[in-house]
Amino acid sequence: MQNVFKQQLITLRRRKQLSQTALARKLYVSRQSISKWENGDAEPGIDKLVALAEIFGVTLDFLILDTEKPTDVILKIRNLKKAFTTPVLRGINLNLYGRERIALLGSNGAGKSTLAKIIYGKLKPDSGQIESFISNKDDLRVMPQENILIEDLKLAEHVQLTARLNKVYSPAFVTQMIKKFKLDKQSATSVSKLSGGQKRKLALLLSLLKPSKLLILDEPTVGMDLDAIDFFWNYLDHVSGSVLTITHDFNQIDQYFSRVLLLKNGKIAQDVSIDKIHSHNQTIEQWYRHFNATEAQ
Ligand SMILES: Nc1ncnc2c1ncn2[C@@H]1O[C@H](COP(=O)(O)OP(=O)(O)OP(=O)(O)O)[C@@H](O)[C@H]1O
Repeated sequence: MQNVFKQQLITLRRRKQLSQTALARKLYVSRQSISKWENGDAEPGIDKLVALAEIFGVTLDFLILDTEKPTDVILKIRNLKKAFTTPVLRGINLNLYGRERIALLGSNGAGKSTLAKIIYGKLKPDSGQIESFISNKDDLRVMPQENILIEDLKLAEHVQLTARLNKVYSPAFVTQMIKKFKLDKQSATSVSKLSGGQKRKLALLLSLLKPSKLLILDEPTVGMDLDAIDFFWNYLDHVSGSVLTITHDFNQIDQYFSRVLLLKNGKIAQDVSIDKIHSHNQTIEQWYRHFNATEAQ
């Protein structure tokens, strides 16, 4: 388990922004122990593994097993092509795995939303295959870029309706979620009267009512204020399934993501782990600027 565990430990600790010392304190061990675990020189006992899984909000399997083993593939995309007036996707090949945090990057018009829409079934590709190992109905949640809210409903009614449709309704749960998202003052406000940022928060809340194996977010924080953005990224950290996010919010990608995809000229030009980029002392923004500019046309 050692190689996988040490990598998971480093990734999860960084994502939580915990220093080795802070993590050691939580586990009642020395900082040197954490360092040894991360270097692969020693392994924690089962009690510490359980405590680590709890601290990071992940399962034991996730902590100690390779998530990229074939059984963990949730989606296989092969040679996917889509053209409108001109070709947009020219042959996308991609596997998505369980519990990944993926940032899908690319210039305006690169085809990110088109790819996302094909994955969640809103658009049909011209050719190519998507082999899905999850149920689109039960395991997939989406927060699209465009407003798909029902404008005539009041905010609380919308949450209740979606909770009922997802079979997770209870009055207490609905109230709690609205409060958590700091939308309680707008509970009785008609959706049509919400601000742009409040609508994005509501859309996010709706997409998170039920746990999913794959959550697709298309520019989720656009229009949100700074508090809402902070809340959003922290909340996302506690989502258990995989998250595929289209975002231009580079400050956050370094912190919350595990993998980055660069869509360019209709292909996945780069598919790299965040840790690999960091190990070259680069931020994601630096990496993106470099590869988005220099990838072959
Ligand atoms: N329904 C459509 N009909 C015609 N052209 C479309 C349609 N949807 C997207 N396109 C075109 O496909 C290309 C890719 O669009 P897409 O929205 O996927 O890009 P994107 O990478 O998500 O861009 P952005 O970062 O600006 O949101 C664009 O040139 C766009 O004009």
